[in-house]
Amino acid sequence: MGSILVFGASGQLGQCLARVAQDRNTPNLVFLPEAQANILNTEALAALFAQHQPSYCINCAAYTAVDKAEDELEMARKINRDGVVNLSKLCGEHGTVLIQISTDFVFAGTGNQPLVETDAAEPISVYGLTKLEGEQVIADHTDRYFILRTSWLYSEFANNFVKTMLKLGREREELRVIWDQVGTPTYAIDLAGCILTIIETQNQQFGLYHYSNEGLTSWYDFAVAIFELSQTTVRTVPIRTAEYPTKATRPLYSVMDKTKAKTQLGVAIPHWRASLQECMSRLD
Ligand SMILES: NC(=O)C1=CN([C@@H]2O[C@H](COP(=O)(O)OP(=O)(O)OC[C@H]3O[C@@H](n4cnc5c(N)ncnc54)[C@H](OP(=O)(O)O)[C@@H]3O)[C@@H](O)[C@H]2O)C=CC1
Ligand SMILES: Cc1cn([C@H]2C[C@H](O)[C@@H](COP(=O)(O)OP(=O)(O)O[C@H]3O[C@@H](C)C(=O)[C@@H](O)[C@H]3O)O2)c(=O)[nH]c1=O
Repeated sequence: MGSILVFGASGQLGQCLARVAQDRNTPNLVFLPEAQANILNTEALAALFAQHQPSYCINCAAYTAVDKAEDELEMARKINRDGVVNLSKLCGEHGTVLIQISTDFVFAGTGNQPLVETDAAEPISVYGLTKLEGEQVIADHTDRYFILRTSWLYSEFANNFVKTMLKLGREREELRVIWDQVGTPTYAIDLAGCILTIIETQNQQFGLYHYSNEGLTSWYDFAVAIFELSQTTVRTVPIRTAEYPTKATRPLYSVMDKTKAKTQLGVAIPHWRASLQECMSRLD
């Protein structure tokens, strides 16, 4: 197999990929942080593809500041849509398989049934909209792609809800956390494992997939589980979305059905609580 280019390598998922690849002895990964490979710099990207002739391109680069994006549509769109155009074009030209990561925030979240890949995506935030646009541009340039929609990513790396809760739990006596937004946390290490499985098995069942951990929860219940596992004593108060105003509107229900990933990608998916426990043991 040729090389595997990883864009956005210094972000959360990029770092998880590095750890899992090391654990599994996966060869040929080339980790490219933004400073080395900006996905908006078409000349630099073309040179990288010419140099490496990659078999796979994993795009972990994204604009992920959900609230900030409401004021920065142009920048979010550049990174989340135009950056994906740049990578898809080169993948098409070089016969490279593109693995793009997307989000549950492409959904409006007004339903109450687990979402499947064919359900209508109707984003309610700038971040969700630009990530959906990024999904939609790919097929214009290549048909050899996987889009993995995931949700509520956390890990021992970079910034995420688990690390924020642990920090605030140490600093404050009371935390107010939303309980009417329901979804599924995903340990980014598990997602990294899924990505490497696609590559190792040379899976050719291209297309759109949902991937999160199993089960569902609210941000409040997730916070309570984090505090239980870390034995943090902090009063945790369930509040409704309206009591926690944010710039961006978030989906109220974004639980995704993973049947397609489990059957066509052949991945076993752990329950969110088991994976949270695993992550917490690594944070100690
Ligand atoms: N985090 C989450 O909860 C979820 C994330 N996702 C998706 O998963 C993927 C990975 O997310 P995650 O690792 O958590 O996000 P991070 O924000 O941790 O990582 C994104 C990385 O992309 C880099 N980046 C930004 N702009 C560019 C650019 N122009 N060229 C190259 N690199 C760039 C960032 O660099 P810098 O930090 O220097 O800006 C950062 O290192 C993304 O596609 C995201 O949309 C999906 C669902 C949930
Ligand atoms: C810090 C905090 C957050 N919250 C709420 C706000 C929000 O609804 C929820 C999560 O907040 P965060 O800002 O940590 O997470 P947020 O940036 O909304 O997370 C999203 O990120 C993008 C990138 C995705 O793709 C999504 O899948 C999702 O993971 O918790 C509280 O209720 N109380 C608190 O003290």
